Amino acid sequence: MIGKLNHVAIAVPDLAAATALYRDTLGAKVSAPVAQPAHGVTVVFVELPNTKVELLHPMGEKSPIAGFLEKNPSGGIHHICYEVEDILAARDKLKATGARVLGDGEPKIGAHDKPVLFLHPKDFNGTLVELEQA
Ligand SMILES: CC[C@@H](C(=O)O)C(=O)SCCNC(=O)CCNC(=O)[C@H](O)C(C)(C)COP(=O)(O)OP(=O)(O)OC[C@H]1O[C@@H](n2cnc3c(N)ncnc32)[C@H](O)[C@@H]1OP(=O)(O)O
Ligand SMILES: [Co+2]
Repeated sequence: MIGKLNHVAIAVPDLAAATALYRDTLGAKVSAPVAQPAHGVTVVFVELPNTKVELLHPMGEKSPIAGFLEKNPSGGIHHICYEVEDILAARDKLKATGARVLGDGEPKIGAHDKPVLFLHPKDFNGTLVELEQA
């Protein structure tokens, strides 16, 4: 069911510092910060030849990454995103296995203007999984 690795997301306490680290120290191509109010985060995309890294910083009072950064003040790998051909079919198949789909279970439009869903980390070996329609 899952296809390409679309991105690995890293929650960071200082977005400017993390961007400089990837751009200046690691020599990667990075985007300008992009606000994603519907997701409660600001994102910087790091473009790699075979995938992307998403640097995430909390936006607003109710950011879903606030708790994670409280527990991991230096930041850390927050989620991985796999592409799927049909996100509703993938969701329904996973729900039938007992996997918990987060939020109201309906896809939202994600950072790449495609529908995304999140799966509970406790159902996937302690890793928060994002699915993005290819
Ligand atoms: C930019 C848009 C989009 C894209 O297109 O790429 C994005 O990526 S948006 C990214 C941010 N959005 C989300 O993360 C949405 C889904 N997340 C959530 O709904 C919540 O963050 C969560 C996963 C339900 C966690 O909620 P929280 O309140 O922070 O924690 P809990 O107390 O409920 O945690 C329960 C349990 O799970 C552990 N946990 C929490 N977050 C993670 C994580 N990222 N990776 C691994 N494990 C995680 C947490 O430690 C708790 O464990 P125990 O302490 O053992 O109970
Ligand atoms: Co993501």
